[in-house]
Amino acid sequence: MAPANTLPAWSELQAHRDDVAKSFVLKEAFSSDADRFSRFSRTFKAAGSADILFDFSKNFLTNETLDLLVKLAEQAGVERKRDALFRGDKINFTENRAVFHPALRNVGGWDMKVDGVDVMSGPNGVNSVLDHMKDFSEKVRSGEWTGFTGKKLTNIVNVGIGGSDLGPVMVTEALKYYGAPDMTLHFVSNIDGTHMAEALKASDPETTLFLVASKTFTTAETTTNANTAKSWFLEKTGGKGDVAKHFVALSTNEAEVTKFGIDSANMFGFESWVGGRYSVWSAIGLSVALYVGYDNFYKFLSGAHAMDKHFRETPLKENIPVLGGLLSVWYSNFFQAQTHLVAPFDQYLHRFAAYLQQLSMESNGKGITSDGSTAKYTTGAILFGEPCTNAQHSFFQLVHQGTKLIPADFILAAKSHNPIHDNLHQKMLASNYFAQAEALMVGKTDEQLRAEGTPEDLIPHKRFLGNRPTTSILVGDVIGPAELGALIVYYEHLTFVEGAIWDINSFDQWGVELGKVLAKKILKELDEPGNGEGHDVSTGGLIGAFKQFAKI
Ligand SMILES: O=P(O)(O)OC[C@H]1O[C@@](O)(CO)[C@@H](O)[C@@H]1O
Repeated sequence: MAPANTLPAWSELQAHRDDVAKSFVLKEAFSSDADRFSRFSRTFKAAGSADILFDFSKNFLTNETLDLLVKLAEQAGVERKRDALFRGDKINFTENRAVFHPALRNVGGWDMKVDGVDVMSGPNGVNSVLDHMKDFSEKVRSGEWTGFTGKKLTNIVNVGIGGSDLGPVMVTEALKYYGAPDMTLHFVSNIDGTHMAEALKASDPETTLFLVASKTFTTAETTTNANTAKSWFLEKTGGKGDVAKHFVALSTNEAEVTKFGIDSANMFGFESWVGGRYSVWSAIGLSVALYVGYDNFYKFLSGAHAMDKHFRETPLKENIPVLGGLLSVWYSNFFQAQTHLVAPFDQYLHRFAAYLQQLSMESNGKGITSDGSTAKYTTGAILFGEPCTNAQHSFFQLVHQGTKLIPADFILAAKSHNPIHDNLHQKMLASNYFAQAEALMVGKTDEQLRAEGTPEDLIPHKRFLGNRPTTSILVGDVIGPAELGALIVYYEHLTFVEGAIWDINSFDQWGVELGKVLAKKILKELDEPGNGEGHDVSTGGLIGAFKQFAKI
């Protein structure tokens, strides 16, 4: 595939950008085009999910921009690459793997094969694992599956990191409203002993179920944390605790699971074509099914599948994830935006940006194109975010009056799960959602400031230049399992579109390896005599100081 900047549409967009950048003013675009909102909005509709309105109209978009961006997608082969993903081709070409997470939520009965083998059926197929998850989660929730002393397991400790943590955390938080009232969840990911210590402090071994979540089952943090948990459990139960009743594994690696001491009957498997950051739909999502119940987990999968269907079948210009991805490229490569802000106006989504950070930056934080050459253009943006309205009292100063262009996505559910105080809170939340996007667009002029009596010397400081783009996502009801599934998959496929245009491999993650290897080497040094010899003087000096301070 030709590098993106060699495609004809890229040069046309460059020329177009110069025009847009010189003269395009968002608020003027609205005053001159009464249809702008309808022209640049798209509504996602699917059975079993509320409508989701995606308002792209407050972006630097003209009809010509949209046409040229769609042309870029065509020339970059976005549709061809998308079809390859859904066909099970080995598009993760550095690991020679398919990228088949849509199969995990294939509730629509699509024919999905890898190497000619149906991945849905068979003893280790997707549907068999889902049946196992259903059976197990229902037994735990009903008390049929108990601990070694016969007590119901109501304290769940998920031990995993990265995609084996961020998805389960984000989804169980987002769907807390549906969570079992008698169930407590702990997510232990960090190797920092504090993480496990705090969880164990709050746990009773008789009522605790440990989920050891690790695709590879070789991740140092997770295997160490899991072994610590197992030692704690056996010690606390005087060796009487039955590991088989209190530990299950979520992994692709049966050999390592068995070596750890978990029976394969208590393993929920998945395949290597599931990327960690794309795995919450798999066995990794067991904590979700345990917490909100399998029926809600299935709805979550269904909403995700509906967005897959939209992405797979919708023409580019109407294709919502495609439009989101094209806007990312437009701002990154033609306006030099370095970041992407995702601010949900929803407290249940308080870990949504953290989840998207791995999805986006572990996928597209790459600088090498498919032919092995160095990309001649910028690729993955720095995704960040916090829920609003908190973010407004944290970093929105920079978003409004800083020197950086920060494309922002705002998300709101039209209805709250908690319409307290006669729904006053939801109305205030919504008013901020609308106001922030409007303020970023219209700004505040010197004339307006003067009319308010602002002293001349303060005017420059109180001026809002405005003309800052946002995408507003409005869910037509509460955000339930199906709507959450669809929202996540919107960002999964937006990320896919970015990578397809940049011609990078969005599905490997070699960048996480070097640090792991060096840490393993230094770990040994901490137990050996010496003060960091063999390192640069900074690393060596730090190791020496650490040993001194820690009296190692
Ligand atoms: O699930 P596991 O195999 O323990 O990997 C955990 C995480 O580690 C990585 O950094 C890969 O090493 C992420 O891609 C992954 O989600």
